[in-house]
Amino acid sequence: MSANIIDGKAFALGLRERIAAQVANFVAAAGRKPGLAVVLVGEDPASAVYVRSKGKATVAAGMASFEHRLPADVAQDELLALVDTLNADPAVDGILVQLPLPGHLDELAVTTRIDPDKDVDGFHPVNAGRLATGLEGFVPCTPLGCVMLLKDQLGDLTGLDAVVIGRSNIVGKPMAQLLLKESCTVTIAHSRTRDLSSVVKRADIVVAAVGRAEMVKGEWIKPGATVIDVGINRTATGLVGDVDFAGAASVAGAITPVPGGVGPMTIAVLLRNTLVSAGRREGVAIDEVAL
Ligand SMILES: Nc1nc(=O)c2c([nH]1)NC[C@@H]1CN(c3ccc(C(=O)N[C@@H](CCC(=O)O)C(=O)O)cc3)C=[N+]21
Repeated sequence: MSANIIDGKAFALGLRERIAAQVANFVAAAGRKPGLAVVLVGEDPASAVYVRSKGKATVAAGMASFEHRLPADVAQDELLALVDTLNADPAVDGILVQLPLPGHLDELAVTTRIDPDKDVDGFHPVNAGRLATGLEGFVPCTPLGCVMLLKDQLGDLTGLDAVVIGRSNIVGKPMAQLLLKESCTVTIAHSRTRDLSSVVKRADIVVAAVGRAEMVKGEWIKPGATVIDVGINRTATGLVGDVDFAGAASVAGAITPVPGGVGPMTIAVLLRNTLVSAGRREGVAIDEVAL
């Protein structure tokens, strides 16, 4: 058996086209573009690449992109003051502070300073609480993109056994909440899980978000399962995910590649969240079902 390779790049491009169409409607109704502000602290080359591609995708969708670059040694107060300015700016619908921040800065203090209603990353504890309790808010981009790929692949997810490997606040925990909302039976596995291979073997859906290159082996996968690989690990041989792709692809029903799987979805969903924010702030209806 050979798995269907889930083309996240193509799906993300389609989503970006649907977003662009609704951005045009928003501009006609509100008389301004949706605006996304991205803050980059320091000069980490990988972060700079992500920030550049976010800015390009934002403009390509017809939105306004505001980039703010601060030196690596910026004081915490100065960064918080910039967040305050963006919170108060009516042209800004979404604020993203690129993580990780340099060690002297308090990520939680920065994340919680962002207005929850402009928090298009969905990292604010208010948005985590809204997701957990079923209230309207913002959902982190990567897990939401994963669910979109899963529903496109499988249709209704009701009753499926889903195993999420990883318990981070930005992927593992919100991923589990979203799968629960889709009526999956959800298990969260992590570094202290006993007999991980047996836990994974039960799963119809495996989401790997551990940050360890190729740690999920092909023999762990139930034949026909759907495998979503959130990992992006830079190795000597290039970019690899958290899943042994060749091994897993020989048993899975479907699998996301790295690159070209989950990564492009993260940026597309960021644009989606920014459009949704703009619609809420201006009272302009956004057809979220069509996105
Ligand atoms: N506040 C905040 N929000 C984020 O969403 C956020 C962040 N900080 N810090 C860094 C991570 C990482 N991230 C990615 C986005 C796109 C790709 C992506 O498009 N990847 C492509 C290309 C990969 C490559 O060639 O490097 C792919 O997987 O095909 C990957 C990773 C967003 N992040």
